[in-house]
Amino acid sequence: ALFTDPADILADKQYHYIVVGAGPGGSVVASRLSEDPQTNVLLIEAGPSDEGVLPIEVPYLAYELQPNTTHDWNYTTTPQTGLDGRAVIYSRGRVLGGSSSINVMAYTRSSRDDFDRYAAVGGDQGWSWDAIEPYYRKLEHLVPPVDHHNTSGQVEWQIHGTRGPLNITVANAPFPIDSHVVATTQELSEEYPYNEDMNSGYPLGIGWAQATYGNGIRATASSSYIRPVISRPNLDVLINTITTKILRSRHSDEAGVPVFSGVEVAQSSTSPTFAFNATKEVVLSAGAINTPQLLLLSGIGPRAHLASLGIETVVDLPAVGQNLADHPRVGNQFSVASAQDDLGDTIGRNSTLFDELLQEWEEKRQGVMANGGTNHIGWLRLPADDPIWETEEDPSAGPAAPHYEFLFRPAFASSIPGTPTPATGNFMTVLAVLVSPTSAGSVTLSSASPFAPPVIDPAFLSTPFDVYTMRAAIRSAARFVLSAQTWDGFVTGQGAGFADVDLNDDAAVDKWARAQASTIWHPTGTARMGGCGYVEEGSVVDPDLRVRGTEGLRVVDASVFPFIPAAHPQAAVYAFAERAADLIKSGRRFC
Ligand SMILES: Cc1cc2nc3c(=O)[nH]c(=O)nc-3n(C[C@H](O)[C@H](O)[C@H](O)COP(=O)(O)OP(=O)(O)OC[C@H]3O[C@@H](n4cnc5c(N)ncnc54)[C@H](O)[C@@H]3O)c2cc1C
Repeated sequence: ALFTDPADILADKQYHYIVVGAGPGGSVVASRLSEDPQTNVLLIEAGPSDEGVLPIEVPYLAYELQPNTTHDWNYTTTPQTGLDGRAVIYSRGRVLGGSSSINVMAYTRSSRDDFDRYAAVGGDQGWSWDAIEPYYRKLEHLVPPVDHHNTSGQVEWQIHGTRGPLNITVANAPFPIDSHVVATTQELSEEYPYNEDMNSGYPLGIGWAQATYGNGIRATASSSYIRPVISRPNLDVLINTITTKILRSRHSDEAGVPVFSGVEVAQSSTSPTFAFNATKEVVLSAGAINTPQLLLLSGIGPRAHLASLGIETVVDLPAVGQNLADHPRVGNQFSVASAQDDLGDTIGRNSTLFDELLQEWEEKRQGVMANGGTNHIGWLRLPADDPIWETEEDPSAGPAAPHYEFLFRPAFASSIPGTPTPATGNFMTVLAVLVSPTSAGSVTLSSASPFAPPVIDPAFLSTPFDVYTMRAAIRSAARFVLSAQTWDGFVTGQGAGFADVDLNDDAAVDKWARAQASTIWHPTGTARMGGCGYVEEGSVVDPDLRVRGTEGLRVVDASVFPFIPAAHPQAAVYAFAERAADLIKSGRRFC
């Protein structure tokens, strides 16, 4: 059942599991655990219901969901030294479905090497690509695009699941740039090879994007895992309610380890608090920003930081909130000769056209509104003989993993939220994203109040490798568009703010990167997984995702990745959560 007020839940209600946060991590766990009718589950979400919210349903309207909306936590980072002291708007979903309800829907599974490195770090082959790949098939429902075009050569159907809860599909509305992107992969095939399906474990190259929508409607952790099962008598979903603390039971276990067995919640800083009890476990799935915040508020984290805020240390775990990794992105614009080839700005500048397209979506669930904003994605590596390797070790997970990414947009797109589209001119954009960053940031508390925003420092572009690779990625984006003949006459040159950047001048490219970089919303690593004996090396959870030094407490969300996936991470979070649910059900103790 759905509850909007904790006062409506009977005070003596017994739960086996309490799951905090209804994003991909928490929704999968709550849904799978409640498959057993004997298991009572409470899922607590800070935000409201996602039901009936038009921009959540209409794929093309994804960019209306952030920043500064009621479905966003509306965070901001600390001033970033690597970005000339600029603070960055830092959106996180605050709604049923979590960030999957406000994200831009790219569905990318990561490389085989990413998962094999997780398995190596955890010492548990269960996190390897070969072991996780069946979970991808289990969670996916690959559906045909709504325009029924022939998808051969665009997606490998046989490597995907077709019966899982989460709809995914390939782009279902053609963009004017599509044929040129594909033609470039033929013309410059050595540097930019075509990849028929980037979700095979081998993502390198350029290919058609897959995304979390289907039949014209966005698919989220809520629409796929929670709403279809919300009538289960053993699943309670409590929305509009913030978990303020994880509660310790009065007794430690026989070995003196603190036992966590419940949560404290409140609807606002002025409303009454309530406590709920879990007889088996509390599962934290509040995401890579709020999970470490909750651990710290509950006395689990670096002792000195906790002491500075007057919080009693229950478990001294130095890595809580550390190792924040994220992917910085820079939008690089190009001028396009013809207005009709600038699809996004044509729609943005013509409200009649916008209304017609929305009506087409309302009537038929088809057309541009049934599509996301990106039809092609590229995953690329610095060359093997790049001079950077004389001074730097390769931070990627292995030869199948990329260092940087391209996202192609048929519009003016800025990486600085809120930047207005120029009043005149026609554009396309190649976003360059650094997906193998070595910068490591942190999430800490600003106050002992659970209602105060945490201090978020992703430390963007703070290492020589990151600055170098972002520079290489921006130059590569320009090479893709300006050196392939297919774009002759279509593109007239660098455009908008990017027009003034002298690509031959390292300092000029770096200046552009530092001025334009912002998050592509992929924070991970703040409660990272380590192997059985690795506490001293700075992990927070063990290979079962149990919080070290505690009983009854687990983390299942993007915080646990020991290294940031070199991909858009939602797919990996869904897959990790599917396996975590099996681990919880089995009661396994790996260490
Ligand atoms: C704007 C945006 C665009 C993105 N685009 C993509 C994309 O295209 N492709 C992709 O793969 N990934 C994308 N991502 C990232 C992806 O959505 C996340 O990696 C993924 O959702 C993480 O899942 P999670 O379960 O770890 O956390 P989240 O999805 O963030 O869910 C955490 C949930 O916990 C709730 N919560 C937090 N604190 C509390 C508390 N104290 N009490 C109760 N509830 C709480 C939150 O409100 C939220 O609902 C994007 C993210 C954003 C914000």
